[in-house]
Amino acid sequence: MNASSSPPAVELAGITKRFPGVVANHDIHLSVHKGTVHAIVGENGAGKSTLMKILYGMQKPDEGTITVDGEQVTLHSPADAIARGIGMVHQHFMLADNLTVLENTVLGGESLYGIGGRARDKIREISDAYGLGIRPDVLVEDLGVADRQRVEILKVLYRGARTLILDEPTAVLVPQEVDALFANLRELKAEGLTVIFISHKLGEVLSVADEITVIRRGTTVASVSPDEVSTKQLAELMVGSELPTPETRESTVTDRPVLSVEGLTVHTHDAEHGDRTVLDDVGFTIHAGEVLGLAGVEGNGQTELIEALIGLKHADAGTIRLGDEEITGWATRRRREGGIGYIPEDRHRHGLLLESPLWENRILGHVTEQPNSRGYWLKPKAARADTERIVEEYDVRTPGIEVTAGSLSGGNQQKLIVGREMSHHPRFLIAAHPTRGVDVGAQAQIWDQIREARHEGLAVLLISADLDELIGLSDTLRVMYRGRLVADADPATITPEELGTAMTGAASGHLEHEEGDAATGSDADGRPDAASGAQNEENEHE
Ligand SMILES: Nc1ncnc2c1ncn2[C@@H]1O[C@H](COP(=O)(O)OP(=O)(O)OP(=O)(O)O)[C@@H](O)[C@H]1O
Repeated sequence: MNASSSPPAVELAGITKRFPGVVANHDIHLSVHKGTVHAIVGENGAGKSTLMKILYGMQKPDEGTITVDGEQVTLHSPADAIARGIGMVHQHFMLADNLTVLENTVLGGESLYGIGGRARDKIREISDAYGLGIRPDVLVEDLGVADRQRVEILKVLYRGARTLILDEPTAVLVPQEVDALFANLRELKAEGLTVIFISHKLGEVLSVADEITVIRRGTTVASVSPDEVSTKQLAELMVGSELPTPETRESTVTDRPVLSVEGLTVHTHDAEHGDRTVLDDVGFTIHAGEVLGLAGVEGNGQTELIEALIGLKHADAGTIRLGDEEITGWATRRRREGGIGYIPEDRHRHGLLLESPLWENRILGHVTEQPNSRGYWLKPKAARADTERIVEEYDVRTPGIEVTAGSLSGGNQQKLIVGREMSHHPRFLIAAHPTRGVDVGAQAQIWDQIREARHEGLAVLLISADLDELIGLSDTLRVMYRGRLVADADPATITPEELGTAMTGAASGHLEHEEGDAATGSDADGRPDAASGAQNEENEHE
């Protein structure tokens, strides 16, 4: 499969990149063979994104060379990289919802006028060649997450990419969608294309990669083939030491309600869709010591539920109670002060001030609850000291607390937010994708922190696209579909595949684990499985 006689698709030699106080990449060597899937793994802050940004022309290396198809190149911009056949699919999709696939694909490239027919044919051709199943004239807003990702891949292929860089492509996909994506990657490979992908999900890496490069603290420490290593060995190569064994599950659920929601209904109105009910008669209770996990394909009301709970969205009907108090009409600040912690879905928009130093981010959203605070006066000294503590305790990799939050790697930004929210010992924690982009070691640590806080009575609403996390951390599981809670499941018995199927609206009521096979079915009113791009590909996972 390795086209060993031809030059590597991409070769990086002696790449070094420094930022103030940090050597993000130090003498990195990476050779990616044509027609292979090459995974890059490493702890948060190891330097993976920096390396990929260098390869995509977004950043200039201080030292080192880049060779593409045997020719040494200098990449000044992504346009240069694209001209050399290197494309990148970012983790956050960059699609205009109100435009069609065709319009999104040609956007920023050639003019739409006069080439519509040609572009349309080319999209169909690419889609057929790689089994993407994307039609040119559908609106992006009508597509589920997995299809949007395929549109991003298609866009990159349309621009002539022969090497595709995918940044954590499976973070937002349910298991069936991951299988479908991997089938697409295999098609690309079969056609001689090359895929480089960054991932923290080591099981997936082993199932799809031909070669794996491990980066630790800015340097390449190993290049291994998947049949040489287990996920545990891979994690240990990343970390450089043995991993701790995770805490075993132990129920801490009490009968003391902390958060009670009844009949919660939220309508939205916008010019495009008119009136819509985005949360429909939602009710649940979370007790002290309980983690309630909410499964759902993105866009089924989870965001609106979080916003209604934290006070960013007005409830049109229903009540929210925190302990003995009804908080439905309370402003966000009052809810925060009342003991609600919030790990937001979008850490850049709602979690951090990217231009501000870490210690200012420490008090973001908690000005009245600063360490040693009285009122609204900033207490920089106490905030700085407490930020040092969080950096230490949560292993936030940073040259110091004066650097901006925006300069931290994604996983380290997440650790800072989790540390900040847990520091206030909330009664109720809204945890949206708490370990998104976080490496395996840090994930285990965050899980332990949440489990430990449960012992002290913390109630948690956990929303996560990572079904292993939902199943592993939750005491109770509910499934959200089209703004309603449609099903519940026992995390001790349900499988990720069964949960993934229920999330597409294919099951309701109490989900029973079926021995040997994943639950299947169709929507109550016979609708096709529109929310996912799941295909019945052979499951090659272990
Ligand atoms: N623009 C920047 N300015 C300053 N420091 C930066 C910048 N970009 C990255 N760094 C630093 O370089 C190091 C490597 O970061 P990078 O984002 O490459 O890590 P990563 O391996 O992709 O991590 P993650 O898994 O968390 O995404 C980190 O210490 C980070 O703080």
